[in-house]
Amino acid sequence: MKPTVVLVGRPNVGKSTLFNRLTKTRDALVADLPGLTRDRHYGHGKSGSKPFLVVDTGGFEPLAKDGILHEMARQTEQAIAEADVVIFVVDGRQGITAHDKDIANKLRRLDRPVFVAVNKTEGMDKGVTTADFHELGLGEPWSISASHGEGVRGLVEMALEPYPEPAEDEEKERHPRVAIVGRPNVGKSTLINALIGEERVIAFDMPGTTRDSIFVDFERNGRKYTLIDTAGLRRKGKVFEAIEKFSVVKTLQSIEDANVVVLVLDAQADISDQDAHIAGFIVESGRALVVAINKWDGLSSYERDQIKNRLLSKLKFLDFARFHTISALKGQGLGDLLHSIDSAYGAAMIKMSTPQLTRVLIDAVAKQAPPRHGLFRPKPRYAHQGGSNPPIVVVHGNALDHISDSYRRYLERTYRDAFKLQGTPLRIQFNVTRNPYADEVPKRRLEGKRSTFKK
Ligand SMILES: Nc1nc2c(ncn2[C@@H]2O[C@H](COP(=O)(O)OP(=O)(O)OP(=O)(O)O)[C@@H](O)[C@H]2O)c(=O)[nH]1
Ligand SMILES: Nc1nc2c(ncn2[C@@H]2O[C@H](COP(=O)(O)OP(=O)(O)OP(=O)(O)O)[C@@H](O)[C@H]2O)c(=O)[nH]1
Repeated sequence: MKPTVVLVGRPNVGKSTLFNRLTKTRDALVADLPGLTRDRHYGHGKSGSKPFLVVDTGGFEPLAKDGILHEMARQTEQAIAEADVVIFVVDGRQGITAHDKDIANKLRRLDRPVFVAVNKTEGMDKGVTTADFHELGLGEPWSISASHGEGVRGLVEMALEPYPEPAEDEEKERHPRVAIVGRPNVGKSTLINALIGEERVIAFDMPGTTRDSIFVDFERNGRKYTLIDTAGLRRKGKVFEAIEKFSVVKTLQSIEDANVVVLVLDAQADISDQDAHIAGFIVESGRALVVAINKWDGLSSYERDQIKNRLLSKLKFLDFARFHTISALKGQGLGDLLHSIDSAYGAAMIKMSTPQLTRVLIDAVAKQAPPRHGLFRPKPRYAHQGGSNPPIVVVHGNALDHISDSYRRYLERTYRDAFKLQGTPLRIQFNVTRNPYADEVPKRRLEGKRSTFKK
């Protein structure tokens, strides 16, 4: 399971700047889709080959008893309770403040590692800037500059040192690992119970993790599935006991652990921001997806039509997935749902050979060549598969950094149709290593133009 790094600190010390720096590599991979809601407080980072989750907290007011500040503090406490590592950001230019000391008092009582990041120290003497902050009693302070990227990599490497490199377990299992996610009260537990019912075979703690992530195997119609039971992902802290029933971190972790995610929506309630945020997390993760519109029982056909239209228009960015209407309570629609889980899993794990991918590419280019960009004419030549879950198609050729977004989408659609990839996102990457000959043509053309000016 991915470790979770939580950023805390008083306002204006640079938490958002640090968050952006930690998460930006992953961000670049995900296209902005119309309607997609991004939650800027949760993100994915990578340190070497180790992936991690980052949570930015709004602010920390340990003394506020009510109002918005209290609410923010409550959310921060929740995030800290779920943290594996806390990074406490302070302002190296301003020096230590009373507020910093309050936060430190609280953090010192935590039963997990806390790193003090002394920010905004670019161009300053490291020894001098950090000296002050030893007083916080949280170990050796780290001097960083979030905006210049100084010291950040080392800090994160240090913070994640106890966590193992991710295991290559892709090939081991031949059946889908499924996460059932959704906001509170949509019917997740009811669905889980309907699926595993009496067939609850084994529940075990995954070895090597500090948390109890519960994986439950079950069989339906002769097919095996492993369900990630998010209720098992709850953990108590010594200081911050109050863990909410719904947790974004828990949701993110179960999405990451899954091959296929079932997003459960409540047909009898409107789509909320929370639904849209969860949907956004799934798209960013690249996991395969099946949407289950639950509580379909007891609705008139007029209501059903209305709901379907509304959902489809609000969740357009999920159009790569199949939508199912179900009733978890009455056990209706579950067979079809499982069927879509199987096919989404198959699509996510597909193996596409280089000749197959290249043939599709060449046909696509013959039908519609990428538009010229200024002096550059992008020329895709061949493609290979760069990964699974989500499938990644890596396209090679010349001047591919000049391919437009709409042409990328054209290729995506073409590959999706050719390989019948329903239920999984598909990523197209362009290999942009420079070919020395690729620049030759534009250069000569430039010279040609210059000579006409001379006349
Ligand atoms: N000089 C310098 N300025 C920085 C650095 N990191 C952040 N800042 C600036 O500090 C200010 C606050 O940064 P934010 O990232 O918004 O701080 P925050 O802690 O998220 O603030 P809140 O959202 O209020 O909690 C901005 O003006 C940043 O440009 C840094 O490494 N060096
Ligand atoms: N009418 C109807 N009610 C349902 C259906 N599925 C669940 N419910 C009801 O919705 C309520 C919430 O169901 P839960 O399964 O506890 O929902 P949950 O998503 O697990 O909720 P949290 O544990 O709060 O995250 C319960 O009262 C269920 O009986 C359904 O298909 N139809």
